[in-house]
Amino acid sequence: MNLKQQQYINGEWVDAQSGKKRSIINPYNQEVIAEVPEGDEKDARAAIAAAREAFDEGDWSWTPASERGELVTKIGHLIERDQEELAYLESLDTGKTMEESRGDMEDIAGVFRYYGELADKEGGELIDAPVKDSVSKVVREPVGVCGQITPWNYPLLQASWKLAPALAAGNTLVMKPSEITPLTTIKVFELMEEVGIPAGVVNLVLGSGATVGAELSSHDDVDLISFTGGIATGKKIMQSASGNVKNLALELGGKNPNIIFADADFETAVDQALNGVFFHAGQICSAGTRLIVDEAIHDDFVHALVERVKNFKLGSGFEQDTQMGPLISAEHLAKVEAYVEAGVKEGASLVVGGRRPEDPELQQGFFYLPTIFTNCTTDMTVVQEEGFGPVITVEKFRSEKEAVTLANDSIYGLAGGVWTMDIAKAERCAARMRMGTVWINDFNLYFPHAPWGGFKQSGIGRELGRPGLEEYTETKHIFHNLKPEPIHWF
Ligand SMILES: NC(=O)c1ccc[n+]([C@@H]2O[C@H](COP(=O)([O-])OP(=O)(O)OC[C@H]3O[C@@H](n4cnc5c(N)ncnc54)[C@H](O)[C@@H]3O)[C@@H](O)[C@H]2O)c1
Ligand SMILES: C[N+](C)(C)CC=O
Repeated sequence: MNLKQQQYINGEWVDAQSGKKRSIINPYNQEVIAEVPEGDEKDARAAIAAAREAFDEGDWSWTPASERGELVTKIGHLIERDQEELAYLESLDTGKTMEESRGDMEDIAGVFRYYGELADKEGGELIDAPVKDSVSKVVREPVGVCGQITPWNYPLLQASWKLAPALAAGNTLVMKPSEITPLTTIKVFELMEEVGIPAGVVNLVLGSGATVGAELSSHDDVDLISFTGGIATGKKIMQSASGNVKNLALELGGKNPNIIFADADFETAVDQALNGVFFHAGQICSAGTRLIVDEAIHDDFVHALVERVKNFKLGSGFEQDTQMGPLISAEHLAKVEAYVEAGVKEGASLVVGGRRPEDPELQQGFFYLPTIFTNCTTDMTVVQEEGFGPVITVEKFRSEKEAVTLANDSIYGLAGGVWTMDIAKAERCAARMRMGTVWINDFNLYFPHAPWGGFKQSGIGRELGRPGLEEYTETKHIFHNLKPEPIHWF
């Protein structure tokens, strides 16, 4: 493999100080695909010190935003140049199909281009102060040293949403990718070195959440922590970040409702409902795993879903006709199995799937069949908790009000969809759905220009769009009295 299997700290490629290594496993066949350093708190502290020095003593945050933007844009160009290699590494590491990985790489290049171009467009503003002979200006400055922690399901995509705006805004950073899927993140650090990001500005530490992640989220020299992952980890990070009152951005999970009205375009809604869940085997924060279907079409809709699901082709992400790859790990497969068992125990009707496939070719991988539950109610675990696997739950509704009430009955508020030909009804529902993103007659679409993030326990803050850059800035007001005089109060 043409990849530096090392950490990147202060402009140097290094092993873990302990010398320990971790094997990276292909989820399709459990083969070892790489051996990478298993960093720990010591490596994290070295990286934080490098990022601190680069921020406090270096030129990066004082470099004109247009120059920083050019470098960020160049990273995007190199991602385009190396798209095939990056997509290969992503599919090898996560099991997703090459088609999905190629799509991710196009999105990622677009994110770097977007923030590269935005870097010098947020120069601040003059305020018309209510004070004679004064200048009052609001400027945006980098936050400082950023800790960035990413999950395994979209390794490089989630990293790009953090790296590109942090750099464009003039911060320095330490990134920790998921310990099980570090390969494309390592590659992008090679690309950042190639474009000439100065030493110490970007640092990569590999290792577990309990060691490296915990150090990043608690260390006093880290000014901001940006985390994408599960709610339980997010809550821990929030607590550790309170020590020095870090800026905090949390992108957490979802159990996302997809409302299908009887007047929706039936074929399109069926097709996109399947895509909204089974893409990447349901391992997507915004997967539309909670279908809420109009009673009038419920039975036909479920029938159409089941007929399609039966023909899904599971297999290697490198085979042309594969539609769904494996789950990420044995541990995650066991979680999905337990989740489905809970659904059965709680009385949901299992209409398809609910087990591992029997195909001999799939026995070495962490595969699980696409699964559909009907007769679901809001009190069930499978309706309330994120399963992060290829599992749909279907609930029925009788009125618009009931559909929205069901959709909002959740601790999550990441994303949701509504399908109808009635424009006013669609807008009413979208306005009442308590989620960071609502799609009307679409699902799971995201792009760099529009903010992404969650209501309720799905998170704090936004990535992408202008808000995604603002996360990485502090706002400063500078007031200049042009005619200072004594006040004679004291
Ligand atoms: N909202 C979004 O945009 C979004 C996007 C992708 C994934 N997700 C969510 O991510 C979750 C799946 O990812 P996961 O299983 O990797 O999540 P996770 O919370 O287990 O791990 C995410 C990252 O946090 C690290 N970590 C674990 N414990 C830590 C600790 N105590 N301190 C600091 N860091 C720690 C892990 O090593 C990993 O790098 C799902 O819940 C999914 O919905 C959300
Ligand atoms: C944010 N997204 C949809 C790219 C990946 C969520 O897991």
